[in-house]
Amino acid sequence: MKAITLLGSTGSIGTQTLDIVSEHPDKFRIVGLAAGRNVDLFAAQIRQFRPQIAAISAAEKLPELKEAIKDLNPQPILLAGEAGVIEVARYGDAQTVVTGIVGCAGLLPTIAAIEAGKDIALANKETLIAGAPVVLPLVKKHGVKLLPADSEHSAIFQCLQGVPKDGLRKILLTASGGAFRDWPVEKLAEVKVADALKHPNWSMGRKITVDSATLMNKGLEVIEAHYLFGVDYDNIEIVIHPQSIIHSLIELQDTSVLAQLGWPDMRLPLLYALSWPERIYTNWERLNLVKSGDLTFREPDHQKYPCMQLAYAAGRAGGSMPAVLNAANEQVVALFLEEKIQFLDIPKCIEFVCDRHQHDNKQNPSLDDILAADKWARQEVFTATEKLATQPQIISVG
Ligand SMILES: NC(=O)c1ccc[n+]([C@@H]2O[C@H](COP(=O)([O-])OP(=O)(O)OC[C@H]3O[C@@H](n4cnc5c(N)ncnc54)[C@H](OP(=O)(O)O)[C@@H]3O)[C@@H](O)[C@H]2O)c1
Ligand SMILES: C[C@](O)(CO)[C@H](O)COP(=O)(O)O
Ligand SMILES: [Mn+2]
Repeated sequence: MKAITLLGSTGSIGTQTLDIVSEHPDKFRIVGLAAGRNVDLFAAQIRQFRPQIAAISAAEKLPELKEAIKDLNPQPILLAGEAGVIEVARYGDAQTVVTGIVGCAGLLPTIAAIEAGKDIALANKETLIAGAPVVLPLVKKHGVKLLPADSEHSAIFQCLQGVPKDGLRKILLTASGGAFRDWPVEKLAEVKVADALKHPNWSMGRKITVDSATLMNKGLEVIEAHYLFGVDYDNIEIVIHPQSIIHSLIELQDTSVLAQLGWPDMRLPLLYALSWPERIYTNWERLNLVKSGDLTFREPDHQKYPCMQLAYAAGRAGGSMPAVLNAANEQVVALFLEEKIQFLDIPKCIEFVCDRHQHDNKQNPSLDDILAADKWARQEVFTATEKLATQPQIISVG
């Protein structure tokens, strides 16, 4: 039985992971849980899965959480704040930590888990995009596994099983095209938050759903693939595949192409990150290619979606630039979700911030360098929004 700690248990990734644990109580058990601020759901999860340790990031919610589970016996170790989440990440005999926290908030807990010798089922892509210069050496030093849970990177990982190291030529990342894939570009000026949250194929958290709509999610995934699989940016391509049935493909040196297919259901990549190298029987709906209909493909539109090229440029720049891109994106998406900026301002602000980091980009950054770059980028977004308000021509993307 595999012992698991789950970070971000109350979110989309977290609840789907707990669905898997519920379905396979003979295969998985929960050691620790961590959440942000959803006390009611978190209390219910603690009651159901009885972790040894639990932490809620929002410290002010701890009294409410204690009250909600005061009848449990035995009581879990209950902690709060970022330090509490980090303690959960490193705690006990968990073999695998599932990283379902959204954003770079997942970086320090993930590092703690790695340093405690735990394998990582990586859903939180921001951790790797921002922190790879520190995370990857730690993974190697501590001899832990970094198992992709993101659907595309799971597909690539699945296709790579049995492929010799020098056998891989290209990675083909599929993209649904997001909420506006069928909107004319001139209509993007009218986008509302509710429009951006209507993903055509997947049900996910708010931030990643907006990232799918800007195609920044795919840009981030290009960087994620580079770090996970060591492939040059010139050999990572994006293809729009509206049906999200093919979850990505690899092209081999002999031109053979391998793909992984399935319904758009995150439980499958999550399950494989937990069961690898084994395969576990499920009674989930099997793929029916006749029922799934036509599988179509088209080129990505880089004029309509500049975020992809911003991500390629940041990835190629390396150093602390991916951390700056990621933090700027997290900040502008938060402002967009608060209706403080427009959808089309998102790439403009990100480009402004990345341009301002070029001369300060630190190669081989330390953890402190990455955290400083993250903090600086979030602040610099506000400089960008001020420029947008007063001198919109200053910022032009594409
Ligand atoms: N959703 C997907 O299908 C999917 C697919 C691939 C990759 N991912 C990646 O997985 C990660 C999570 O995505 P999601 O869609 O599950 O997001 P989500 O639904 O917004 O859930 C985020 C989770 O993180 C928790 N959280 C937020 N800030 C925290 C903090 N400072 N400390 C501890 N916990 C915190 C939230 O807690 P509360 O809700 O209690 O506040 C929630 O449990 C992201 O990095 C995303 O890119 C998601
Ligand atoms: C589910 C998913 O893996 C989240 O990263 C997928 O990538 C989302 O779809 P899209 O292709 O980015 O729109
Ligand atoms: Mn993905």
